[in-house]
Amino acid sequence: MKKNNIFKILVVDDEKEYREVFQMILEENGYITEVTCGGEEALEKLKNKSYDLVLTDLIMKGMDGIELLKNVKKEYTDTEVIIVTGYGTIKNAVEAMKKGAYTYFIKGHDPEELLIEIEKLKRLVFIEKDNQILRSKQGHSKFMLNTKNKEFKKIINIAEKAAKSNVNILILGESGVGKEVFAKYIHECSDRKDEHFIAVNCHAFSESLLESELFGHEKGAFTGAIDKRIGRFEAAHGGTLFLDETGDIPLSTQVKLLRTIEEKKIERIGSNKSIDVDFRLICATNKELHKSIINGEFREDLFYRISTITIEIPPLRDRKEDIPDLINFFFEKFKIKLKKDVCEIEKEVMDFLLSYEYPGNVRELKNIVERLLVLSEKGIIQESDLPEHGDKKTYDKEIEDIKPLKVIRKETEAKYIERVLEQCNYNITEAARKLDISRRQLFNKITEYGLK
Ligand SMILES: Nc1ncnc2c1ncn2[C@@H]1O[C@H](COP(=O)(O)OP(=O)(O)OP(=O)(O)O)[C@@H](O)[C@H]1O
Repeated sequence: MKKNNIFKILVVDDEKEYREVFQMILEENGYITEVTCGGEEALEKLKNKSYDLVLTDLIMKGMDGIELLKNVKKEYTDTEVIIVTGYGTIKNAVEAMKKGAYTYFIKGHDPEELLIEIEKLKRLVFIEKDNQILRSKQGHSKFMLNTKNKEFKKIINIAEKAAKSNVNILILGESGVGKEVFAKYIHECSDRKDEHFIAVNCHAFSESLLESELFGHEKGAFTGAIDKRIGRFEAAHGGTLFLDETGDIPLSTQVKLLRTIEEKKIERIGSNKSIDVDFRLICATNKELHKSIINGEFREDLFYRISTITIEIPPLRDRKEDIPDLINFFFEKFKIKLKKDVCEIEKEVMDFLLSYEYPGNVRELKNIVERLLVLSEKGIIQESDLPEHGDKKTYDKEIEDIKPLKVIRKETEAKYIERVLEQCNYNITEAARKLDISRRQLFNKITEYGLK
C-alpha cells in the first residue's frame, strides 16, 4: 500500500529555469520528480520507467507538448498529462485537453493552482489503483459480489472466513443464485487458489458414469473403458473439488463419497490401489436435503460430513437493492464481450429490470441483459427487446388466481426455456450453453415441461 502512495512526476521543459522551479515546488510538496528537456527525451524515459504524471511545456523545440501528449496517451494509458502554457497559447492548451490532457496550467499563475490540480489527480489515481487491487482480489471482475444487503454481506463474510480453513462447505440456494460463483470465490480466497478448481455437476451423469467421473478408472475396468482415466478427486489434488447438485447423488455413490471424504483416499474403478488425495470439498444443492434424508434419498452421515459450514444464498428477489449494480455489471461485461456500446436505455426497460422478480435469479438477469445487448441497435436498448414483453404488466395487475410459488416458478422456467430454445432454433447445445446448464439438464427440463 505504501508503495502505491508514491506519485511520480516527469517535468518536461526546454527552459532550464522553469524545469528547476517546477522540480523545487513539487519536491517541496512531497512528489517524486524527474526532469527532462524535450519530448523525445521524455519518451526515452517513459520507456524505462513509469510516471503517474507528465507535466510538459506546450511550445518546445523538437517534439512539442501536443505531440508528446499524443504519444503518451497512445502508449502509456496509465500516465496523465498536464500542459503548461503561456497566455498566448491557451487556445492550444484547451485543444490539448480535448486530446486527453488532464488539465493545463498557465505560466506565471500561482503555483498553488497547479498543486491543487495535481493533488486532485493523485487522489483519482489512487482510487483507481485501489479499485484495481480490489478487482484482482475478486477474480478480475469475474463476479459481482459487492452487496448492499446486510444479510448477504454477512454470508460473504462467513464464506471469506471459511475459505481460510479447510472445512467442508455446503452451499444452498435456488437455481441461478450463484452457488458455483460462490464456490469459485471461496477457492480464490483460500490458500489453494493457485491450484485447480474442479467442478462436477452430479446431476449430469448416470450412476456408473458419475463414479467413473469422480474416482477415475483403469483401462478395461468396464465395457467402454478403453483407456485409463483419472477422476475428478485426483484432478482436484491440492485444490478444490466442487460437487454441484449434490442432492442428486445416488445412494450407492454416497457411501463411496463418505469414505473418500473421511479417509482422503480413492481407488480408481478396476484397481484396488489406494491413492492419497488432498482436496477441499464444496458441495451445493437446490434440494432440501433434510427432506431427502427423511425420504431415505440422502444419507444423514454424509450430510453432516459435507456441511461443516452451511451457506444459504438468498434469492435475488430478497436482495433487490443489489439489482442496479448487477445490471451495470452485466451491461459492462457484455459490452466488452459483444463489442457493443450502449448510449441509451429506454426508461421502460430500466423500470422493468429494476422491478422484475427474477424467478431464475442472477442467471436470468444475466441472460436478459445479454439478450438486450445482442438485440440492441445503434446503442439503444429498447423495451420491445425485453423477453416476455409485457411481464411487468402482469406484475402490476392484481393477481386473481394465486398459485403456489413452486408452480409459478416452474411455469416461468418452462416459458423461458421454450423461448430460449426457439431463439436457438432448438439447438440443444447452444441453448444449454446460453442457459448455463448441461445438455442433460436441459433434456430433463424439456421432458419435464413437455416442450417438444
Ligand atoms: N454474483 C455474481 N456475479 C456474476 N455472475 C453471477 C453471480 N451470480 C451468478 N452469476 C451468473 O449467473 C449464472 C448462474 O450462476 P451459478 O451457476 O453460480 O448458479 P447456481 O446457483 O450454481 O445455479 P444451479 O443451481 O442452476 O447450478 C452464471 O452464469 C453466473 O456466472
